[in-house]
Amino acid sequence: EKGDTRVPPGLVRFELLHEDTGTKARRGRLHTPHGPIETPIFMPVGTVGSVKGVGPDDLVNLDAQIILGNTYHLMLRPGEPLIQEMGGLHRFISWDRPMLTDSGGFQVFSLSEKRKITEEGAAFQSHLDGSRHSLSPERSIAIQETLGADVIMAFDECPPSTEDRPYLEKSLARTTRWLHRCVKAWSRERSSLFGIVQGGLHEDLRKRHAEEICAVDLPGYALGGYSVGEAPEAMHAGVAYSAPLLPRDRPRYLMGVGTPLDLVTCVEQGVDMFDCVLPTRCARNGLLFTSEGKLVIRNAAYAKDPRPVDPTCSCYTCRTFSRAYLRHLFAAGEILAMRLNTLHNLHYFLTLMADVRRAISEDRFASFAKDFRARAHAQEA
Ligand SMILES: CO[C@@H]1O[C@H](CNc2nc3cc4c(=O)[nH]c(N)nc4cc3[nH]2)[C@@H](O)[C@H]1O
Ligand SMILES: [Zn+2]
Repeated sequence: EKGDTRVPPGLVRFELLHEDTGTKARRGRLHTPHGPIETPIFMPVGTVGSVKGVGPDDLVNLDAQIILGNTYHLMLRPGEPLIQEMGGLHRFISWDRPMLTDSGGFQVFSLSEKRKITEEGAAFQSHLDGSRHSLSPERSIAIQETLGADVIMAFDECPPSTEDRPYLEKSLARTTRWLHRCVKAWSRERSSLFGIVQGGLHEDLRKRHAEEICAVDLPGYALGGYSVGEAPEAMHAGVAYSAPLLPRDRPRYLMGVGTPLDLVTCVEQGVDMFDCVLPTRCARNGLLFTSEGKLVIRNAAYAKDPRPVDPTCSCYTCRTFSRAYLRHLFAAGEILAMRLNTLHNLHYFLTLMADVRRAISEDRFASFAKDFRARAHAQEA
């Protein structure tokens, strides 16, 4: 039995501002207790309570509106009891804008050792020290509400993409049962629970699971099970089919996605929210995103290059430093290289989404997406 699932006031509320004419893109505003989020939005990932290499002041300067935290990482270190004692996650990390936490299921399977999944939940050993832990729908919701994120995610299983259909069908049914347990455990006080739809690349399973998950009235819904190694075209086709299955008047969140081309393409399919480690992780590996394509800063060609990473970019890194200097820092393993590269890549992703929002508002997103895709393909060629 599902119990009362009406979304009480005071939680996040999605305002659909404009629907594009030529595509399924939407412009929206997600009202949260920590302020509004303009959608479509890219959310920087702050796995253990920090977006690696930059501080909350940098994120505010970059106009990041919401960042992500991870239940799996934070429960292992420093542990949610300590964060609770320090006043909750926002206070602990000095971030007073919106936050979203993932529920831990995905990370259990992508990071921990010796994990075992049962109807109850997941038992696993920490990738840090091998200590034993467990997560269940109830425990994941309790931890996330203790952390105090504005948006919390249902505890789901993201089935390995190598699993066969029978396994997938059993997993979907269990994830649906787990969602009902999450709803029961959810206090509906400060955090808003989003459901997660699975189904791999099978359209019939996506449709069935979307019906089951969206039968529960929630403030928002996510597409899980993508960006797990499938080909980009397969992910784009899957999202094109699955995104419109989610309610029109609720935010649609595509988890773990993606490249700049993924973002533009999936906005076109009707997705409103994205998160990905790409800009921050690539920055630390010296891979920089520019309007002319990707730039590998350690390339010898840049040894005496006085130009900024991207002459069209207005970020601090591009306004202040040359490619030659950034290459030197990276080669020397300087900590400053991490910071400057991350500032630039986050600026690129966040500015791209600001351009996307403007194009939708001005009803020219179809041509924006077409031009962006043409340029991206020309650069890949
Ligand atoms: C391919 O890059 C790797 O993969 C991650 C991005 N891809 C991704 N797919 C996800 C799916 C889910 C899901 O189904 N459920 C829940 N709860 N969270 C999820 C989080 C996800 N993140 C990066 O972290 C990177 O390591
Ligand atoms: Zn820049």
